[in-house]
Amino acid sequence: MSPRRMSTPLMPAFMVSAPGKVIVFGEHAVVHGKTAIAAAISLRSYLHVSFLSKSHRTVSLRFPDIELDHTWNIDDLPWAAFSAPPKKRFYYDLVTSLDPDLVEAMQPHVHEVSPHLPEHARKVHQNSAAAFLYLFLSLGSQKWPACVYTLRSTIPIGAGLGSSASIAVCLSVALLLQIRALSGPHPDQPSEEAALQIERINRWAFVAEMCIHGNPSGVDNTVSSCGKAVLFRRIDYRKPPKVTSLWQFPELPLLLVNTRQSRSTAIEVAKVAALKEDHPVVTNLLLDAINEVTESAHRLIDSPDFSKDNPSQLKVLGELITINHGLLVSLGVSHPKLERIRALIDHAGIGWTKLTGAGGGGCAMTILKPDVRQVALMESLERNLEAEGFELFETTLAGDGVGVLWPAVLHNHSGEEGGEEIDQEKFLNAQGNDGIERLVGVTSDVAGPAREGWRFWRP
Ligand SMILES: Nc1ncnc2c1ncn2[C@@H]1O[C@H](COP(=O)(O)OP(=O)(O)OP(=O)(O)O)[C@@H](O)[C@H]1O
Ligand SMILES: C[C@@](O)(CCO)CC(=O)[O-]
Repeated sequence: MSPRRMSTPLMPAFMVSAPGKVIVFGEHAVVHGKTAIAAAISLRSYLHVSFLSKSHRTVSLRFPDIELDHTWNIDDLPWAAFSAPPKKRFYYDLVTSLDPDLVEAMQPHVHEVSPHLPEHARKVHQNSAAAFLYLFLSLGSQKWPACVYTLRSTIPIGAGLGSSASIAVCLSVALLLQIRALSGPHPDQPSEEAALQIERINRWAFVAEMCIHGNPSGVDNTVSSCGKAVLFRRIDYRKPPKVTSLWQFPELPLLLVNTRQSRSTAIEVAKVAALKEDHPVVTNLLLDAINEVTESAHRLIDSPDFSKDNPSQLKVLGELITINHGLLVSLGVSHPKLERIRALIDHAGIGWTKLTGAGGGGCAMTILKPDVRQVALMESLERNLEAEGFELFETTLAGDGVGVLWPAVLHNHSGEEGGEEIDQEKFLNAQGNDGIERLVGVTSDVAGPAREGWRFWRP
């Protein structure tokens, strides 16, 4: 197969979007080859791609959530060594590890990003820049048109809700669309073709995740690409993971509480690896136990008579959530703030709680008991949680995966003929999460149907 033709400059702006996620069962164990269940949430990242005239030779990242604004000269980037075999990578390749030579060649261009910021902020900027550059240099070429990538997200960063995976998916789909390596999405697309497109996006999103996390399992980018919920297992990192879509996943009411304690997924994953090194037998038993919890939950959800409205079945699911959290505590990835949230929620007796994602801070998720979904009790709990500085999110589980808005025009009742063109400034000026949702959100309200214009690959 030959490399794809570049898109022409000055094409209209377009947008892509991908959801965040919760890991319902199996985080950390999944890094060690065990099974996990993850579901997409309604919080999402949105990436706007706009084109500059032919006289420009630059590519810019405008990521205001992290205050990153950086421009590279396309011709200064290290194309030569990676544009021809054996180093050239194609959109259809399965890349399962980073090429150390490319990582090294990128370094000067990553290090020029925000060099004067304190270390933590610099790392956040440089991680995002590295994820972009790796994909750009792998999929693009020196003939790339000058463009600006503007990203905004409603997903809190470093909270265990897959913010990095959702931006990895956005970058992957945007670049693959630009090299015309994707067909669709269109409504009558055959299921297998849609699945193939999602897999292609997911493979490159995994590469971007590797640039941010080092050793990700791939579960976050997989559920962000596919949407809904997935059963995920990756035993051999040289092969694609085993992914089963869980269409029957129950739409349970979910309470998400953010500790606002920032942490890095890479560090939490490394903690578990160190524990396994120091205590191999015990750690493996804990990881196996988590696997058994996940498999039990899957058997329960998958059984033909399962109903989220059956209190005894919901109780079993809830107990598995509680056990999973206990095992994560034993792995050393909880945090006093997560334990405080759990204590407050347990005291109110409203549901079953576990940390979700990497832990060490981030978010706790609670599946609510059916008999206590009372407004007064919930309001008092919410007040207590907020009084201690925690942040609450209402989210809908199991929404759409990666989406495309091409061109970036929406029918927003703006009165503009043919729809409202979403330009970079409008997108940057949208106020807060609500403003982003109102301007470009994939659903007309959070739980509503997909807004006209946005298209999704739906296998
Ligand atoms: N809105 C955003 N804008 C730019 N970069 C982002 C954004 N959100 C996430 N990132 C990138 O992803 C990194 C966060 O990854 P991290 O794994 O620590 O958090 P997370 O993905 O939210 O959590 P988890 O992996 O546990 O679900 C940031 O350091 C940054 O590089
Ligand atoms: C902690 C972890 O299992 C989930 C992070 O959301 C890491 C991973 O799977 O890459």
